[in-house]
Amino acid sequence: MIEFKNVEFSYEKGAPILKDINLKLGDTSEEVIGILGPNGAGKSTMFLNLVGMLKPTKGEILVDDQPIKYSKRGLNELRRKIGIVFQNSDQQIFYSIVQDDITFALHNLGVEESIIQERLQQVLIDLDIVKLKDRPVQYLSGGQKKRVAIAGILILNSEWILLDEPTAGLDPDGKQRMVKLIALLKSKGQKIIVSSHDMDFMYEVCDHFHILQDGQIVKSGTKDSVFRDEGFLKLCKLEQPWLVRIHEKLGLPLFANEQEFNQFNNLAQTTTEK
Ligand SMILES: Nc1ncnc2c1ncn2[C@@H]1O[C@H](COP(=O)(O)OP(=O)(O)OP(=O)(O)O)[C@@H](O)[C@H]1O
Repeated sequence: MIEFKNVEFSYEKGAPILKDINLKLGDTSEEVIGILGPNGAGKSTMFLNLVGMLKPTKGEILVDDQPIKYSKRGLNELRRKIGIVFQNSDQQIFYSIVQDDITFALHNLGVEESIIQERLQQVLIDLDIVKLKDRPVQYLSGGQKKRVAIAGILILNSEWILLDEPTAGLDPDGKQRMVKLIALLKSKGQKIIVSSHDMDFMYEVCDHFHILQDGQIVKSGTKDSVFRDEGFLKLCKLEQPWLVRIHEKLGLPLFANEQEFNQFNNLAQTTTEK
């Protein structure tokens, strides 16, 4: 469980970017958590505070009931629990060959080579980058680099993964791959927090949401409570997902997932047949 307690953060004195954030993340019903917010709302700043790269100017962040410790040892422990994939993949790719880059952190930790190779094979398959294994990173496309960056975090087997704007710069195929990847990770029990203002994508992949507006959490909840109020979303400089707009237009309930839709559809068919 992650808890933000009265967290404030300022880059410059007297100009807080995060303002009194109180949040609990990781209830059992929350598998993929979405942080929604327009450009500049403070999403990346929040993530950087969560992984200890920035320290709250007020308040504290607790992980499994323990306040984050900012000593070298404390941060190493935190890194084992929470991994972050940055918006810009170049920020976290350091080695020139794909497999070297993915495995370097495990090599640094002194993990046994057979375990490294086993985990490497798994992430290469999960990310669909088996064929890229020996390729130089500099010749990869943006979408391929993104998958390599994610592989380098996934291989660490951390309990939480933070994905900061994971669809930024991706084409429709890249976005669809990201949707499938998140579904795969979710099915494996990976805890994920995603930040984005790509509302259609977030609607598809997340099941619990927090809206961050101008450094404050202004709304939290499930699809039904967060996406229905178009006026409120507009005030937050966010768009209603197109699927929600269609539902509203047709007067249909908002289905949280395919399973709920199928149940509704079966019921409707049974009623028509009668
Ligand atoms: N290193 C920094 N120094 C000073 N101000 C910063 C720094 N990094 C970010 N900011 C400011 O903090 C505010 C929040 O930025 P942040 O990147 O956290 O927002 P975001 O919601 O992630 O936006 P985006 O969707 O554009 O990535 C912005 O006004 C930004 O200009």
